Amino acid sequence: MSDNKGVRRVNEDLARERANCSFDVREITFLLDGGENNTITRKKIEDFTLTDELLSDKVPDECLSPKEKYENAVRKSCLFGKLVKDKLLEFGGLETFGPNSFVLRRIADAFFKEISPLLLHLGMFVPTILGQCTAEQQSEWLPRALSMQVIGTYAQTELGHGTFIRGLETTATYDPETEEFVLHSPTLSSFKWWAGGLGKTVNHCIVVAQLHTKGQCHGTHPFIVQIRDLETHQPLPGIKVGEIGPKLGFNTADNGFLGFDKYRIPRMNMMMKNAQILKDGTYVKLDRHGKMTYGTMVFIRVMVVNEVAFNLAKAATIAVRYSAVRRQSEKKPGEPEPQILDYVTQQHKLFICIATAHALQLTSDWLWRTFSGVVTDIKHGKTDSLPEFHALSSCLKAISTSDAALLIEQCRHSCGGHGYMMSSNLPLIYSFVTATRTYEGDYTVLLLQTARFLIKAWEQAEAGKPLTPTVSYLTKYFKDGRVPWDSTSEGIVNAAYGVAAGKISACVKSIRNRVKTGLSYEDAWDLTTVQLVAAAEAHCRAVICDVYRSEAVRLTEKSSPNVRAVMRQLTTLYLHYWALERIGDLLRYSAVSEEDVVALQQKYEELLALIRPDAVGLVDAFDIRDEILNSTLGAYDGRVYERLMEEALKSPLNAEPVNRSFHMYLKPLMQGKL
Ligand SMILES: CCCCC/C=C\C/C=C\C/C=C\C/C=C\C/C=C/C=C/C(=O)SCCNC(=O)CCNC(=O)[C@H](O)C(C)(C)COP(=O)(O)OP(=O)(O)OC[C@H]1O[C@@H](n2cnc3c(N)ncnc32)[C@H](O)[C@@H]1OP(=O)(O)O
Ligand SMILES: Cc1cc2nc3c(=O)[nH]c(=O)nc-3n(C[C@H](O)[C@H](O)[C@H](O)COP(=O)(O)OP(=O)(O)OC[C@H]3O[C@@H](n4cnc5c(N)ncnc54)[C@H](O)[C@@H]3O)c2cc1C
Repeated sequence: MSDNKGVRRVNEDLARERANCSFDVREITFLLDGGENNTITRKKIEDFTLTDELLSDKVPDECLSPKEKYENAVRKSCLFGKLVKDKLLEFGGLETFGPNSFVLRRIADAFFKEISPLLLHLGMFVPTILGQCTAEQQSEWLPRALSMQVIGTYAQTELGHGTFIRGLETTATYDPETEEFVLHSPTLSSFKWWAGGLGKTVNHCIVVAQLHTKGQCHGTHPFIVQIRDLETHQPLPGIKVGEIGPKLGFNTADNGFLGFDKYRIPRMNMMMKNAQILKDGTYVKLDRHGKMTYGTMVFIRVMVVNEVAFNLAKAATIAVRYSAVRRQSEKKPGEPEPQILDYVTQQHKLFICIATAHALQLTSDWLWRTFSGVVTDIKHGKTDSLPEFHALSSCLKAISTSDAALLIEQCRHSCGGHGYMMSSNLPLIYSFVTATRTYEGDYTVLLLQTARFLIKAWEQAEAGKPLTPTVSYLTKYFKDGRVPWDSTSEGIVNAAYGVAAGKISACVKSIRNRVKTGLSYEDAWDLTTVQLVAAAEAHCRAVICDVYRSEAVRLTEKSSPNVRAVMRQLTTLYLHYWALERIGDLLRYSAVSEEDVVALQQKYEELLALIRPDAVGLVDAFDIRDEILNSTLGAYDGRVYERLMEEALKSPLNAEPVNRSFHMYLKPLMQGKL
């Protein structure tokens, strides 16, 4: 596949797809990056970071032992950290952690096929210092953390409790005599469990513990705790720390356990922005809202939406390019084998992945802007927007992670056997994304948090009180009766809100009927939770549909007609896909007729055909470099079979023609001498 100058040629099918694409790919890249200037900056950063030879592993990571994998990940993390420190800060100092942090995140994937043991340091330790420390504490910890003298993680979850934070058992008891806190793990179930980087890498961590002072418990609070010696890296006396062992994914993240035996830390190591302990042990609460110490979790939930959108874009790029290269079976006897992308069922599997990646990215951008507004409000002492934002970020985190994980697995299915190869990168992308459904708040638990807010909002609507923006639709659909059906995009979004309102109303009725039978409110709630999760899902789906549709229209106002057309096709496809997926709900809560359902299906199939010629262009527009995709099936040039063979030959088992186990076991077995 090389021409006579040694330049590798692009697979002919892929080249033809690109030639036939109806739009200028760069235009959509600019839209997704938030403008041409952002694309230029991203590409500049990628160009000077991704040329490094440290990117090429002679032996694929997945062929290494767990210990070697970890060591390689630490090596690369340090080189990556140095790169960030030395070079990337030129792109705006601390700002690098602002606008360009998504670029950093993308580049990190070229360094680590799995996870960096330092992810939690940059992803949670530093943000928690920013969010939970006083200015004075920040000036002490931030420079040390950013220069990587102090390397930290976030240790909240324990063996016995992850979801129920109020049930955490680790204690931090204040001793006014020495002005110290005494950290203690009273039981096995109180051992910290899961924190990334804790096992072997970090020397500090943020520990969430029950604060006791003057004989009273004041609930969970965060503390900065040094756990290892800065010179020798040995665990300090009173600290029991280790790694938790192999997992479905995250295998280079050295997730760890941690226990304390009456371990002492200075008073000022309590993160004191939201609550303080005075020298004499007096507790001073500064958080008027009450849940401000949960701030880091909210921040990460916001980040995760973008994270899974990007990972879905990677999986879609791999699967669509592969489907343009792969030929299989025949449509009519004797005809040449078609590209598998020409099977309508394949289009059904894949185009929703492209549309969902767009939907989640645009929703994530919108969520980030909303979050910035909430942060500004909090800075001015206003916390009124927090309940709505908690409800919104909880459901968007739950639905985006769940959708992305399912669709990434669908991408793997769509690549047949080769999708099962580690070298396709689809298994690693999946194992990473499926964890996002659990960490930072389990799917069901977070949807039930949203449901709590929705039920309250419904009661407010009943009482004629004003509603906050994301639930204002409840006023419109408050009266019983089916939502009128209209098959335009706007009509489908309205129907989605109508379904959500109908489901919330049904939950309210169920809870009230159960209470009427003599049950407590808590028991009635508990018996209704299946419906409550479905109602929160419907609410979230309506929000995503609404934001995706309106943001896509807004973003493409000045686009070329062809870009506008293909972006419109994708949003319409997304809306039709979900209308058909939730057709039972629409039949129950809207005036959709059987003929409308037939028309929805027909339109959906027409959209698949319309998008087909642009499919490769659409994934090219994600503009994910080969070093970041890390995939034999998804590389830009489409040399799928060559890459599969090249990677197979790197397997350590191929280093010698005969493995010693032949002489040790197989031969004796064959000769009846075992
Ligand atoms: C190499 C580096 C590259 C560069 C990297 C740069 C950047 C990368 C950044 C990000 C990358 C993205 C991802 C990677 C990051 C990390 C990876 C992995 C790590 C994972 C870490 C973790 O998982 S940390 C542990 C997280 N744990 C949880 O999420 C626990 C979930 N549980 C809870 O949140 C709560 O316990 C609860 C919400 C379920 C219930 O809380 P509880 O106190 O019991 O409350 P109640 O149910 O009683 O409710 C009381 C009221 O409080 C309201 N409320 C609850 N939470 C909040 C909140 N957060 N904000 C506001 N309000 C809240 C609740 O609604 C109730 O209100 P009402 O009474 O009015 O109804
Ligand atoms: C890869 C990975 C990395 C992680 N990294 C970190 C880290 O760095 N730091 C850290 O502190 N933690 C970390 N965690 C822990 C993570 O935050 C928790 O696992 C997560 O919050 C879920 O809590 P849990 O494990 O206690 O699950 P559980 O709460 O025990 O959930 C088990 C089941 O019970 C259900 N359930 C629980 N409560 C309720 C309820 N009230 N109503 C209905 N159903 C319920 C859940 O839906 C789920 O089906 C990590 C986890 C993973 C998988």
